[in-house]
Amino acid sequence: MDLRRTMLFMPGNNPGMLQNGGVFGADALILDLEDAVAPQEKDAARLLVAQALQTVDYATSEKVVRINPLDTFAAEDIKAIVPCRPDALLVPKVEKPEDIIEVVRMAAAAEQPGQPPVKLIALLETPAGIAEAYRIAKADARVVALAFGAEDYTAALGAKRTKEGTEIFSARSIVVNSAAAAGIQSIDTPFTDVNDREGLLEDTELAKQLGFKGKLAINPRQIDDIHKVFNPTDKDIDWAQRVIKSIRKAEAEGSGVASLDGKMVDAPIVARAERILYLARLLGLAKEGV
Ligand SMILES: CC(C)(COP(=O)(O)OP(=O)(O)OC[C@H]1O[C@@H](n2cnc3c(N)ncnc32)[C@H](O)[C@@H]1OP(=O)(O)O)[C@@H](O)C(=O)NCCC(=O)NCCSC(=O)C[C@@](O)(CC(=O)O)C(=O)O
Ligand SMILES: [Mg+2]
Repeated sequence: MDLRRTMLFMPGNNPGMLQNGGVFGADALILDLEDAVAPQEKDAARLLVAQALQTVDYATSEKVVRINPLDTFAAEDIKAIVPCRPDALLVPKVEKPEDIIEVVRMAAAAEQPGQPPVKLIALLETPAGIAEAYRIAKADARVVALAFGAEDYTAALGAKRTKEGTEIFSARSIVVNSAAAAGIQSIDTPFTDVNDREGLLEDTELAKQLGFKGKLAINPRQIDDIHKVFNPTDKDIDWAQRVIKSIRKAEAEGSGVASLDGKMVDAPIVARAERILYLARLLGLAKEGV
């Protein structure tokens, strides 16, 4: 499984930001050709992003390019960008499975012989996209995650955007549930006030609580705080280890249910503990014996 706790947007027309992306430690970097780039700069940004993909060392970060929507410059973007071997494309304003199928067709045509298939992440940010979330998630095996964009979504709804996010609660839940049902990841909307650290932590906690596996970011200062929320704590790891020990003991005694600190431990609790330990191992946080 690829870690996507953080996916940092970098405007595709900003050479300085594109150049420095490798030093931030984000799990993924999104080189943006869509909303961060003004219409008159689209051609120049496409060239810059293609060059960055081929020349900049992005260390261990996944290289993702946000293309433009299908009804604008997606075809030009895919043709120029896919041969430069991004790991994935972030496809904005996806509204139906056919949108994904169309991107797959164009991406496959642009791939060079021997090139691994480019993955797709569908950005759901319209009411139609949310209504079709599960079918979009299942549209093609290249789709590895659903991401949620709250600013475009609430603008389309005509809803008032609030810090608490009441207006996006059901859409967030639909995205998480649809992705989980399709066996792929869900990535939450960015927190747009880069100076409100406390707000970012609260919003990320809420996203994690809802089941998101990561969060879009717009500024490098947001990365460590988002990682902190998604990383298992020492307390989580200790609990998970004790869960596994207790269930192993119960199983040895012929039972599928154990008790830990007065609470029942059964299959779903064990699955949660295993996920924590898996993440801890992946992040190098596991203690000896994990
Ligand atoms: C927010 C702000 C202006 C703050 O500026 P500030 O100047 O206060 O930042 P500072 O922290 O002071 O910068 C300190 C140093 O970090 C460098 N630095 C900053 N940001 C960096 C970065 N991202 N990548 C690399 N480097 C970076 C900077 O160059 C400086 O470097 P240096 O000069 O060398 O010291 C800036 O971050 C920024 O532009 N972010 C990207 C915004 C963007 O991409 N938006 C579009 C994508 S979202 C979207 O589309 C979502 C959605 O789809 C979803 C929906 O629908 O809801 C939609 O539609 O909304
Ligand atoms: Mg958007």
